[in-house]
Amino acid sequence: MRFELRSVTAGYGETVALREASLVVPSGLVVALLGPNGAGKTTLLRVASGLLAPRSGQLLVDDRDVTGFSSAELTQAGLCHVTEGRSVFPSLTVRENLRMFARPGEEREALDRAVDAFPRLGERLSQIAGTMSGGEQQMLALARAYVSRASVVLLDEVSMGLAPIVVDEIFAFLDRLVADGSTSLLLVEQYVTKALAIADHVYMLDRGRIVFCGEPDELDADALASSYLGASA
Ligand SMILES: Nc1ncnc2c1ncn2[C@@H]1O[C@H](COP(=O)(O)OP(=O)(O)OP(=O)(O)O)[C@@H](O)[C@H]1O
Repeated sequence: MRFELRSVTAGYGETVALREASLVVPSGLVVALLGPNGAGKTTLLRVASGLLAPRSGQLLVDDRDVTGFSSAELTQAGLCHVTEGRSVFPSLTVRENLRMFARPGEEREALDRAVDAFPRLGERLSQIAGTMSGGEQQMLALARAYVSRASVVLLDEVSMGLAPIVVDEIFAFLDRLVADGSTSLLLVEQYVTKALAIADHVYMLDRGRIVFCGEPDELDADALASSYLGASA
């Protein structure tokens, strides 16, 4: 599934956080979205998943205009948005969460697939999700993208605040998620080097505008470093 934002402007009250931003997530590819703090990365993902209505511009799924679709309708169309906020049902068990994420009739298979991708979840199927560690909850949130067979997965800083070993597990999972070519990713990530290593295309946002679009090896290392002063790679 090809996903596109075309000349999108969006914001909050007086604040314009995104200005005529255009971005394409081609079918089966990984797109990294970079930019300094406050550049508008989260805003772009919120518009992409229907959480924030654009003031102008269009959202397209396989060239079909889906502007104005609710987040539920975009989920139905194949989008899955995973945020740093660990989007799981905290009072349900891991097993119940996975069943909720599965497509109807695929509950059993969904459980097996999730456990295969994240063995740690398999050890905790009966645990209440809200009592798991941050890393485990994030794995469960990511498993949602996998078991729901989403076509486009939007990932907002999913490795934020996690231990390095968990971050490695998450990146190994992302490799797996895109391996068969049926899923594409739009990735906002503080681990820029890791993100660029799996990205096919990269966009850079600065103060709400797309200032670079190309392949990772075309990125000017100095520009990258100066826009990410202090960020860990
Ligand atoms: N709910 C809100 N109300 C008002 N302004 C907001 C809101 N959310 C974000 N903004 C503003 O919109 C701009 C873009 O914010 P956004 O969170 O999209 O940036 P970001 O690139 O994701 O930043 P970071 O890397 O720090 O997470 C910022 O100036 C921010 O202060």
